[in-house]
Amino acid sequence: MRFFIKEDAAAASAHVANYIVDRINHFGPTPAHPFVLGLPTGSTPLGVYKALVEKYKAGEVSFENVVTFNMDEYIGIPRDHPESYHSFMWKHFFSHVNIHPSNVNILNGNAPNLESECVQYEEKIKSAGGIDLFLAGMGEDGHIAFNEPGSSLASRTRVKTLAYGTILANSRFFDNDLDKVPKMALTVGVQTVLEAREVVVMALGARKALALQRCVEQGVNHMWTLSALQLHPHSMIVCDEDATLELQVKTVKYFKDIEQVARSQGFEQILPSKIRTGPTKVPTTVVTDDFPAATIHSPQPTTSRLLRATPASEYPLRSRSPSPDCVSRHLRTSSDTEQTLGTEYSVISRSTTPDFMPDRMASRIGDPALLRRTTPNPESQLQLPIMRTGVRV
Ligand SMILES: N[C@@H]1[C@@H](O)[C@H](O)[C@@H](COP(=O)(O)O)O[C@@H]1O
Repeated sequence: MRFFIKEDAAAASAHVANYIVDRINHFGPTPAHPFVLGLPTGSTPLGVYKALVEKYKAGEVSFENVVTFNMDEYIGIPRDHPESYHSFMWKHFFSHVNIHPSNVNILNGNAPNLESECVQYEEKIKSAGGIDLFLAGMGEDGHIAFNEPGSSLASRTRVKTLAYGTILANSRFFDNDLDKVPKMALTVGVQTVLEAREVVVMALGARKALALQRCVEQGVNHMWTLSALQLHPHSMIVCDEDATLELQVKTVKYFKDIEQVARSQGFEQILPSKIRTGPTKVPTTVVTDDFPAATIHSPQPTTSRLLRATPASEYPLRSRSPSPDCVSRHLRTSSDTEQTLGTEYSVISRSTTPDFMPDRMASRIGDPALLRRTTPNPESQLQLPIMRTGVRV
């Protein structure tokens, strides 16, 4: 789990917005292979949406080939109700960027058959190729989306009754009138979120402190459903200082230290490029002396350069012609490595490591006698003469 503690909400929001822009741009989405983004509502992501809109207007990112799936929606309020999540998303984000309305997916809380709406939503996610990055907030009771305490950690998109605490918390959007707050919602399940290739969770303010503590410092528990994030291979939490109030000092220090060390070494924790890039991109390694500006995905040329040099090869094949200068020059990602998605990652032609081959030391010695077993087995041991020392030979 990557865990970034930022000074305040603005810094945390800027970090997440930069990260999302970086992810989309590295992915290089196309109509055939769009970037699939899972999105939350609530007050927490507002700063991120604002920053994303600004970045779009500044030409730093395009949502042309981005497909979105929202986490949840209330049941029983009209779609154009000012507090519906449809209204929220269009008001704060979608209507300000170049996303195609047909690429926006939000659960319909007024569907005639809510169960089949949920099943179809899961299908839609699947047919979009799965979610590349799921952004999430968290409830004060540690819920993710509307997966209230006690939700199955294997849950999928479904109808959910809201907890009293959530109804109370959300009443601030409904004139503080509990009667006006919907009591049920459609929500993606914990498992739906965990199946995203990456999950980024934000926690802002002291009212999230207890939930954050439970989810980070304690075990996976269905009473704090966000804690399931501990099971995700590529999860990230970004919070402000206030949200850390319930964490142990050593936890805060530990994660801050990691971030500081990573920065001083010139890189931030990096995702495998299999996840980082779209299927049409072919990230490979070439030798070069110039460096692009460092970003979250592009570590600086210090000790991390070799990390960058290995483009997502979980199982790289070793070269048969190692070159000694391969570690002495800068490396960057380019398009001439033999790497395709869907096939094994292949060759980094300048690897200095030898081929992996099963080996037997004895086969190197050459004396056939030594290839035979020299240590007696227990049966033959019994038949051997006993030396004076009492040791069988
Ligand atoms: N379903 C949403 C969650 O997705 C969100 O994380 C939570 C927190 O809201 P806020 O960010 O306003 O604290 O509110 C609701 O419960």
